Amino acid sequence: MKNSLIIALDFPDKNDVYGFIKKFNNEQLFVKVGMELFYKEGPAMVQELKEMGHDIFLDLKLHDIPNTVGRAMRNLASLGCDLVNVHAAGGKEMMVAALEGLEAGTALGAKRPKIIAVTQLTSTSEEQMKGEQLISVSLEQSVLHYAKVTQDAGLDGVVCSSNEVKLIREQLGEQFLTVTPGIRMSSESVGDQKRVATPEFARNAGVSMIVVGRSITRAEDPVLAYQLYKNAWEGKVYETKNS
Ligand SMILES: O=C(O)c1cc(=O)[nH]c(=O)n1[C@@H]1O[C@H](COP(=O)(O)O)[C@@H](O)[C@H]1O
Repeated sequence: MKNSLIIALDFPDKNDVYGFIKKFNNEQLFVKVGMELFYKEGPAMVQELKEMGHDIFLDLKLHDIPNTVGRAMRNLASLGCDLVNVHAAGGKEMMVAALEGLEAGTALGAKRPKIIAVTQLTSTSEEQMKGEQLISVSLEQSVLHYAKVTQDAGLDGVVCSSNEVKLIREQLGEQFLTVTPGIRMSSESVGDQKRVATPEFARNAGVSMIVVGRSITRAEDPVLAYQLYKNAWEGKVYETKNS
């Protein structure tokens, strides 16, 4: 699982997903099923992708009272995905309930999916965080704080931007997973993302897994785009600028 490049399957429905996946000629991928696809196709989509041999990050970002999140996680555990997530802002008690629900829902002898918490979305800038969430510390400190609460709750890691990973590594150790979206080549437009980095910057920062969406799924040649990102992530080509 570590060192993976996760492709965000942000498509409207399964026809688009299968059209996309077909281009990869049976290559085993690590894919992310998010809200757009899951709300249309439901759990069957996850099971079908799993049967095709792909690893799955089910990104539903649960954020509710502990009882609700715990019971929802129990159901998600039965889908056989590899990675799930919650919002750290839901609090330690909610995250503990999520982990307990996941453990309770994992079939005997099966591997519990890894569970990570979103700290500050990569679409959030420090200015927005201070103005809208009334958090007065720096964005990096806020992410680190959420990461500490997440680790205290017993979760496996966090979602953050590549910019905060060095600090998280230093303070929370090498085993704690860091999953980073907001990945762009320096020549690309950032779109709605605010805290972005190149694959090479992510690798040098010690990121565990990167998430890449539109740069691959909307590329003219998605397989070529995937290969370019993968090569940069694995250090086979050089993209130096952190945009
Ligand atoms: O949890 C996530 O995956 C996530 C967290 C976050 O802070 N930022 C973020 O962009 N994501 C997801 O990562 C993907 C990024 O997509 P692109 O910006 O198209 O590469 C999207 O599917 C987002 O839902």
